[in-house]
Amino acid sequence: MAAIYQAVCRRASSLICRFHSTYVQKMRYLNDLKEDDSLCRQAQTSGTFYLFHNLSPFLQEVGKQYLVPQVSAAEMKRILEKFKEAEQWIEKSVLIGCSDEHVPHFALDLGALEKSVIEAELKGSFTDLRKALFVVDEKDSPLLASAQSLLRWHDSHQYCSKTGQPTQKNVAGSKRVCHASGIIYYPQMSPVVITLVSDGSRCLLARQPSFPQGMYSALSGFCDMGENVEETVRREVAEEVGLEVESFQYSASQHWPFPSSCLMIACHALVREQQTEISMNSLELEEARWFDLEEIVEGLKRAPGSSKQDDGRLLPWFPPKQAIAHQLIREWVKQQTSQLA
Ligand SMILES: NC(=O)c1ccc[n+]([C@@H]2O[C@H](COP(=O)([O-])OP(=O)(O)OC[C@H]3O[C@@H](n4cnc5c(N)ncnc54)[C@H](O)[C@@H]3O)[C@@H](O)[C@H]2O)c1
Ligand SMILES: [Mg+2]
Repeated sequence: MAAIYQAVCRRASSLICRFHSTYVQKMRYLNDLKEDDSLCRQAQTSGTFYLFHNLSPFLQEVGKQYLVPQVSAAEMKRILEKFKEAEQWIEKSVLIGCSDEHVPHFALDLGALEKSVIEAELKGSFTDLRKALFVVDEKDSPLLASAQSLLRWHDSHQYCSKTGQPTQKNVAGSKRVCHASGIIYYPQMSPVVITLVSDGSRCLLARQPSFPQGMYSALSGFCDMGENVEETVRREVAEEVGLEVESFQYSASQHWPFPSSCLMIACHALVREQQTEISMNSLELEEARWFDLEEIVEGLKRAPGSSKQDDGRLLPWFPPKQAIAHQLIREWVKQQTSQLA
């Protein structure tokens, strides 16, 4: 009876969908897959799979390009048959999206299986995400980042933090349930504010000790419990460089997978021209200073770690375009140059 009801509902929703855009239909389909375990299990048999090994995505190097292959369900089955308990592996996959034609995409971490066997079968290699994000096509980076974050979340939420009992994932991997307590766990992201501070004609960039040599970025900080974005911007700027934000403007946001899933909320902030003396918090930063427009424009032209100064130190360079810090810096340059024009 339940199956007939579900079939009728699906038919009704597909009729309604004829009047919706491709995007709306896709989102409705993905939501159905998250809510309906049997529909999602069926989708796994016709979907495509992005593979990971201990959270490193599988890439293929073709000429100078790095491709992110989608492995078909049939190919997946063939590879898994080389190992024991093939069926159980597919169960571990998580839904990460679908094509316009509703071919579902899954991510699957094969961390416990022999890496070299899979690499040889599929002619590629599992590559650290910190490298992978910056060498693949721009459209693939967000997908790899969110897939890895979801896999990481499942890996670290195997047990209920209240009862200590194992949690079970739903088929799509959009939640985990502790059947002992009834608690449902949903994948989490930590909100982080990233702020490009300006005094009107200069912008402030800083270095954390962990940054690669020569790289400077905008100020960043995790939101504290209960804070809104504006409060985090004001607190982080005060904490890290001792300045008071006078006004701020939201720019854009980005999911960032390091160290684990963050929602980066990017803002421009203005401090008073008369109050620009930096008092750096040396527990968090190793350097913070003002950059003028010319220095920023020159820095944007440099490849990471490419040019040395006379004293042997690297000339400043900025995060690559995949990082939202880059976008903030470019926006600031645009705004400054339009003011000068
Ligand atoms: N995509 C980008 O352009 C970009 C640029 C800069 C920073 N980031 C990311 O922003 C994140 C936060 O920046 P930050 O390091 O300056 O933050 P931060 O200034 O808040 O300092 C980090 C410290 O905050 C504490 N903390 C508080 N809540 C935390 C949480 N939920 N998770 C982990 N630590 C927490 C820890 O003690 C940690 O050492 C970094 O992980 C970094 O990868 C991204
Ligand atoms: Mg910080």
